[in-house]
Amino acid sequence: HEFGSYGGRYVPDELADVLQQLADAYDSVKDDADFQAELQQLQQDFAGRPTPLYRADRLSDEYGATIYLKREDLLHGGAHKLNNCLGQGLMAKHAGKERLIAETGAGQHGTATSIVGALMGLETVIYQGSKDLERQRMNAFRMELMGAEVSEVTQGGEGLADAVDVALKDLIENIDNTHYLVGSVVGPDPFPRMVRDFQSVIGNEAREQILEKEGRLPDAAVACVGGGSNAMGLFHTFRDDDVEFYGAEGGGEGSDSDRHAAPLASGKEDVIHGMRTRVLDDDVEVYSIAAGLDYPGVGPEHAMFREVGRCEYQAIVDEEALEAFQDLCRLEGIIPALESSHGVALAKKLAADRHEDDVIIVNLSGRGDKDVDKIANEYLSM
Ligand SMILES: CC/C=C(/N=C/c1c(COP(=O)(O)O)cnc(C)c1O)C(=O)O
Repeated sequence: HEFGSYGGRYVPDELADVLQQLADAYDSVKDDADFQAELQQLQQDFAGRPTPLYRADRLSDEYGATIYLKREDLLHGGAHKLNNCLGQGLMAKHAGKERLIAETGAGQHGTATSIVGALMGLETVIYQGSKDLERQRMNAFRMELMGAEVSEVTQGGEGLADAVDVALKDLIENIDNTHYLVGSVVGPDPFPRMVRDFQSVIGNEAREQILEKEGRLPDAAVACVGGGSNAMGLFHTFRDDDVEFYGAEGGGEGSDSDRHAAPLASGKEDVIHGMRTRVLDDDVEVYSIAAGLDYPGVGPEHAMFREVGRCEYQAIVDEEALEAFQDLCRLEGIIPALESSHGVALAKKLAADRHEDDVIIVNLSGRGDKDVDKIANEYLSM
């Protein structure tokens, strides 16, 4: 396995061949100058890269450290998800696939997959649990406006994990003309390493930007962790440097409660969705206020980072995320996604114990447009 005892490819025989083909294709595009040039042109002219690395002065004064936000909320579509979708979409197109399928929870990955489907002329079907379809309704409209079919998943817990199960079944049935565009650093090999690499544009830019602005590397890098792709995208470039990593999981009602989504802070080792990784304990119901964190597993590379102590993972509960959400709105005029708010909340906790000149980069993985209706009506009773 690439990630110690984690990762691997635990799939039925029908998928083994297509995954090996995908791994071979990925290994060749990694060094294909034409592919990389085509991807970079889309990143710049279509997605709007590079995204800013913004020094949040009022947030820094309030929190007590020097906080930079990596602005993936400004990427086309409103979240980091498009970085991965452009890469996998190009691969699917070059492989002659006619159809894209994907899972979605927050609807950001579904939106990004739909954007790429429209851009590249590929039929697109997005699987989304009923619960998430309801709480991220705006994104369902965006997907349909771009020509995608949003297929409601009513089995199991009607959540993200159930959407993955249905998407995997679709892939097996439509293996010849369909690419399953996995939305995070999860699933069987090659997805965890391929998605990490497509997201590593985030960290590569942040490294250049922080050296230009501060003349040195950051003391810490912080990101929320659902499947773990925006975090690995920021961390990867710094993995051999003296930069501390912190991952904020969806703590839901508390990692010691029976309703959370923090398998790294409080879980066990198991196989799920084709990968050996960490999952929630059996008596825990998967839950987070943030639909994009509401997943019972996590990327295998994070399970390894936790095991070797390369990253510290903390469960951020709903209330902490809502506090940070409001801080950013009022101190910086930036409305973050509920998922990203977990990363800001973790930075708040870290900054309180650090020197004001300590430099912390927080990955602002997405914008909160999808969440404002529910937050205003249900959580803040505005
Ligand atoms: C692939 C399922 C996850 C979704 N979103 C996850 C998400 C996440 C968590 O996903 P990762 O970066 O992969 O941990 C963070 N920030 C935003 C804005 C997100 O939307 C989605 O369906 O949109």
